[in-house]
Order: sequence, then C-alpha cells, then structure tokens
Amino acid sequence: MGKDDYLPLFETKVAKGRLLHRLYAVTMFLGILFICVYRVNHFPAQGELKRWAWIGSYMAELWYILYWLITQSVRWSPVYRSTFKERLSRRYEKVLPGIDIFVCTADPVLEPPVMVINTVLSVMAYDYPPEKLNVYLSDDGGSELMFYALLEASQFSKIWLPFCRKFKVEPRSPVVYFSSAVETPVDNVIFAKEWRTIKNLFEEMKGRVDVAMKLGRVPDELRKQHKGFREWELGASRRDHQTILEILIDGRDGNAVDVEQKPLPTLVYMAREKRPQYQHNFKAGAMNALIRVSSRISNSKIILNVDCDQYSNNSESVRDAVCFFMDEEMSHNIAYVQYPQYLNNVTKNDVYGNLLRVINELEFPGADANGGPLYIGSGCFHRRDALWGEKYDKESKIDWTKENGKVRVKESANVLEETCKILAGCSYEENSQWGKEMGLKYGCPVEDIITGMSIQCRGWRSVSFNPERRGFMGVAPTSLLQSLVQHTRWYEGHIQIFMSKYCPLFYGHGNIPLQLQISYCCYNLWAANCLATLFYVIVPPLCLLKDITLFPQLSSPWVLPYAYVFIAKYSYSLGEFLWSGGTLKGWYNDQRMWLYKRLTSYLYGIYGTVLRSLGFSKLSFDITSKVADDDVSLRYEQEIMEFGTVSFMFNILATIALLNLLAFIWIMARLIINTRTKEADSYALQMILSGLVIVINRPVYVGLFFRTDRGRMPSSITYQSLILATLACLLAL
Ligand SMILES: O=c1ccn([C@@H]2O[C@H](COP(=O)(O)OP(=O)(O)O[C@H]3O[C@H](CO)[C@@H](O)[C@H](O)[C@H]3O)[C@@H](O)[C@H]2O)c(=O)[nH]1
Ligand SMILES: [Mn+2]
Repeated sequence: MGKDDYLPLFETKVAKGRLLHRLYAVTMFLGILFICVYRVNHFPAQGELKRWAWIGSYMAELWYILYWLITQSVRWSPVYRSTFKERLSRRYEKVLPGIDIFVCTADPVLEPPVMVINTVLSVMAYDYPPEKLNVYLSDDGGSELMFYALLEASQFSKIWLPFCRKFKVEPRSPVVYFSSAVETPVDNVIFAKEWRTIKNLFEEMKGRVDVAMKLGRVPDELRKQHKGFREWELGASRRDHQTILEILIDGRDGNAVDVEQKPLPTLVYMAREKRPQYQHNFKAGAMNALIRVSSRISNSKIILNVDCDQYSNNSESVRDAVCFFMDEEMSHNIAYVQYPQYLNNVTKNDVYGNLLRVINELEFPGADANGGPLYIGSGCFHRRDALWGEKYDKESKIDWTKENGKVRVKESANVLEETCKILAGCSYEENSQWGKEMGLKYGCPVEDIITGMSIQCRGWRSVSFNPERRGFMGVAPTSLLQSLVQHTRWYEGHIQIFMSKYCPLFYGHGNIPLQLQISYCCYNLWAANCLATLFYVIVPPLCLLKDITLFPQLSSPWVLPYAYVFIAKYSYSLGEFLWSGGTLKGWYNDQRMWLYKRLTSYLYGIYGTVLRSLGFSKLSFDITSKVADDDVSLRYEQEIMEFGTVSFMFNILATIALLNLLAFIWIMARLIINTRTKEADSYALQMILSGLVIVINRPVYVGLFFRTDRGRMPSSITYQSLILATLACLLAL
C-alpha cells in the first residue's frame, strides 16, 4: 500500500469548550489571590489561639489552592478518540493479531463463580476470529468450584458463541443479556425459539453451579467429567497447592468447535502455585504468572486484562483496540489502551459515588492529552512487550503481517500443561526481575497505577478510549463501608507511590512530560487532602463556640473572593458532573462521598502507609465483595445509606457531623437570645460552613437517630460519638 492512500485507523479530537474552562481557571486564580491577600493582611493582632486557628485555615486554604492547580492539568485540553473499524477490516481482516485475555479472580465467595464465567463468556464471544482469542482465567482462590464453573462455561460456549454471532446480541454476558431482555422477542420466530432454548440451557447450567456452590463441593458424578478435578482430590487447599493448569479448550485442536463447526477460543484455567512461606503478591503476581504461561501457549502480542466482575459490554472492543495498535503511522509508541471502568449496578443517583464519572469522562481524556491515561487494572489492552518490560525505541514497530504467519507451539495440550506449570510456580521469580523491571510491579496496593506509570517512563504512551457503547461493566460495592475500604486501598497505594522513589515528579522527570507528572499527582495526592479537610470541618465549628472568627464579615468586601471561589468552584464541578451524565442529586451524593473519603479512607490510607513504612504492618489486599445480602441490596436499590456495621470510620463521620450540629445550634441559640446582629455578621461564613456540613450529613443524622432497620448506625457508635462531640464542645466552651 502506498503512502498516499494511507487512511488512519483512529483519530483524535480535542474537546470543545476549552475557552470556558480557561475563563473559569483565570477568574478562580484571581479570586484565590485575593483570599491570600486577605489572610496575610488580616493576620490577627492578638489572641494566641486565634492566631493558630488562623494559620491553620491559611495552610488548609493554601493546600486546596495547590491541589486545585494540580487538578487543572487534567482539564486543560481533553482529547477524545474514535476508531475506523471498517478500514481495519478492509486492510487487515486476514492478518488480525491474536489476543490473550486475562481474567483474574481470587475468592469464590466474594466473587461468585457464576459471575466470573459470565465475564469469561462475554470475552470469548467477541466479534473477532475465535481462533485468535485465548482466554485465561487465573484463580487465586484455587477453588474446584471455580474450576467446575469454568468447565461448564466451556461447554456452554459452544452454543452461546454461535447464538451471539447469529443474532448480534449485546451485551455478551449471558446473565446480563437475559436479565435485560425480559420479554421473549416475538417479531422473529427463529430468534424467539433459540432465545428460549438458550435461556433455558443457561438457567440449567447456572442451577448446576449454584447447587455445587451450596454443597460447597462438586458432586462426584460431575468430577468424572474432567481429569482436572484430581488436583483437589490430592488435597489442594487455597493457600497450599501446586500449580493447577488445565487447557479446557485447545483452540489448535480441530475438534474444538462450536455447534456450527466454527472454531472456539482457547480457554485455560490456571491456579498458580501457592505456598504459605511464599509472598504471592496478589493480583500483580497472578498477572505475571499469566503473562509467562500465556507466552508459552499462545503468545499473542496484545493482552486484554479484566477483573472477574468486569464483563465485556461491547463485542467490538477488540477491534477498536486493534485499531490503536495497527495504525501504520501512529501506533508504534502506544503501549496500552485503557477503557474507563463503568459499573452496571449503580443506581440513578449513585449514593456512594462509585462511578467516578468526571474522572472517566473528563480527566482520563485530559491525561491522554498529557501523554496517556493511567492503567487502572481492568478493561485495558496492552502490548505484550511493553508490559513485559521492554523500553520503547523506534524499532518497536511491529510487522503485523509477519506476526500472523508465526507457527503455534506444537506440543500437545497435556505436554503444555506440564511444561507451563513451572512458569506459575512460587520459586520461578526468585532472583529475577519479575515484579521489578518485568511485568506488573509488586509491593504496591495499586499495582496497576505504578505499572502503567513505569511503562510510560520507559518511553511509551497510552490511550484512553471510551466508545458510546461502554466497553466494560463491573460491580460496584453496595455499602458505605465497602466503598470506603476499597478507596482506602487505592489512596494508600497512591500516597505510597508519591512518597516512594516512584514519585512521578522524580521518577517521571525527564521520562514523561511535566503535565503527565502533574496529572499523576492529582491521584497520588488524593490522600493528602485529608488534613486540610479535617481542619475545615473541625476547627471552624469549635471556633464558633470559642468566639473566634476565621473568615471575613459578611458586610466586608473581602467576602467577595470567598464567595466567588466557592460558587465558581462548585458550579463548575456541578457542570462537569451533569455534562458527564450525572444527576443533580447524584452530584450532591458524590460531594458527600468525597467528603467522607477524605475524612476516613484518606486518613486510613496515610496511617496504613506510615505503619507499613515503619515495618509495623504487611501489605494486604481486601478484595471488594461483589455480592450483598438481600436486605442490603434492597436498601442499596432505594439509595438508603448503609451503616449497620461497627467501624471506627463511622465514629469519625458521626462525631464530626454531631460536632457541627451542636456548634450550629449553640450559636443560633445565642444569636436568637441576644439578638446581636454584629455577631451574626462576623460568624456568617463560619455558620454557612457548618450549615453545609450539616446539610450534607443528613443521612448520618437519620442513621443515628431516626432509622430502625438493620442498616442504621449501630447504637454503640451513636453513644460514643455523642459523648465525644459533646465533650469537644464543652472543652471549647
Ligand atoms: O490476591 C488477589 C487479589 C485480587 N485479585 C483480583 O484483582 C481484581 C481486583 O480486585 P477487587 O477486589 O475487585 O478490587 P477493586 O478495587 O475493585 O480493583 C481495582 O483496583 C485494583 C488495585 O487496587 C486493581 O487491581 C483492579 O484491577 C481495579 O479494578 C479482582 O478481579 C480480583 O479477583 C487477584 O487476582 N488476586
Ligand atoms: Mn473490582
């Protein structure tokens, strides 16, 4: 093909509305300057306490200013990508590259096998030549129930894949598909008939897996189906077993076909070796084992990685991703294509702000413009060599036509299973660069972020892609505590990166653009927000009780910059949220969640990092549960905040909510009794601040005092926080 008729496989457009953003940024900046002038000019002449409170407020404000500036880096000029799949297919249909797909699971209770196999089936059913897809399930739970479910899925795929192909169904996760299409379609008789049959077969399969789950073991008659069960008969336990590797469908085998005689994707079950004396490095360890094992079995140049709950929602995603890797002019330095993580169980107003809308829709495209989005662990297509640890250089261009002519390994599946086991063994990585320079990095709770950054630091860029039909959908935590705990792991990981030698400002220096270094700081410094926020929700209400004013009087012109900055910041944030597809109430919930995360998860994250760096605690990974009690689910559906468990996090939230309430009531009472308007004038801003804290904490007060269901605040927390808040007030008075 000549240069002239080169048509790109993807294009990039810069977002509209940048002028509005710049106007906002400049005026905000001016407002901020005025606030700084005010703080310096009005430094209190007397009163030891007041001075300290004043300095504290100023420090908190300076922090907010710095952080706000950092967050502008991902807003400056977001870019949006689109692909040309018909061009891809016209030029390369015959030589499309193979894809290795990694699905990770770790616990059959928190991550039910039925959910996992639905994810597996959805990625097996991509609209892509099936002989070029290789699906690997890594089971860190080492569970025979999971193995059994996967075996069932391998059977079911024989009818599911032809059905998807024939009727172009979407999404291709059977459970989601059948639950969203409630009515049997009637307009097409053949379709309707098949639909029924397949739905029934699916229900039966699901029933069998559920029965095994209830029994807690696989019934004996089913065990005969596959030699793989022998591993568990030999006594494999979750934390102590040799590598279990079973090629359930061998794509090279001519007999591995579906009911229409079309080839099936390769399907592999892997439970890497686990021994109590070895550190197994959680998901990063699983991924590295998968990288090695797959390199022997299929060795595709492109790797897709999904969490077990993140099913494919768009059957064209592989083709989209391949467009980014196969463009003749622009692809050579692209290491990974990251899709946002969407969730299929968020309610309309997303009580726990799980969706991170603005990050998905705006900040990642913003980071893309700066050099590429972060790798967020799921829904990400990697170039194998970049993930493996290679540096980018101009020679990194892949000749895809040659790739395709490569002969596949000759060994039989049985031999492969045996020879690959060692690659997933505990001692394989000893004295090697795995987990350091090769594969995913170890030792960080957000292995994905740190790995993505080091890939970029090796000269690669990445791409953020978010097609209209969402690429992947996962499961959001359904209770407040779960959400806060999940975020604690993330924040802890991020702040750890910032405080380590991987701090983007140093590690990235000279390797990635400055804007990208700053973009990383937006997330790496999440946890650092906690101190300023704690100050802002604790000290001003206490100062109300102590007769200390911290803000300008309502009648003074210095109120203007405060008012402007506050109103502009929040209107802009609301605008972004609505633009990203959220609702007004959703935004309000989201603001509350950011506050709660700052007061709890961030604090815990910092605490955890400090403990770990002093050697008092070891790295852990609390897996987020993907299931909930019916009771909890019901409240989740109704968007009622779930407390219900005793956790010190709730003590913090409740105490702060009560403290603000008490201080507010006290000052109101005083104003009403004394009718001193002058006081009202000086305290106005502080009262507004506490007032806002009260408004946003409505669910906490309701949970403390008005609810009777099991999701209310445990009474021990109610008493403790009441006592604590009252004591604090009395002390201040
Ligand atoms: O020892 C482990 C622990 C976890 N996992 C898998 O890791 C994935 C993510 O775990 P989850 O509990 O769902 O955590 P999330 O916070 O939802 O995950 C996000 O954050 C993680 C880093 O904290 C990334 O690894 C994930 O890809 C990213 O989706 C799941 O598929 C797990 O099965 C393992 O394979 N082995
Ligand atoms: Mn998850």
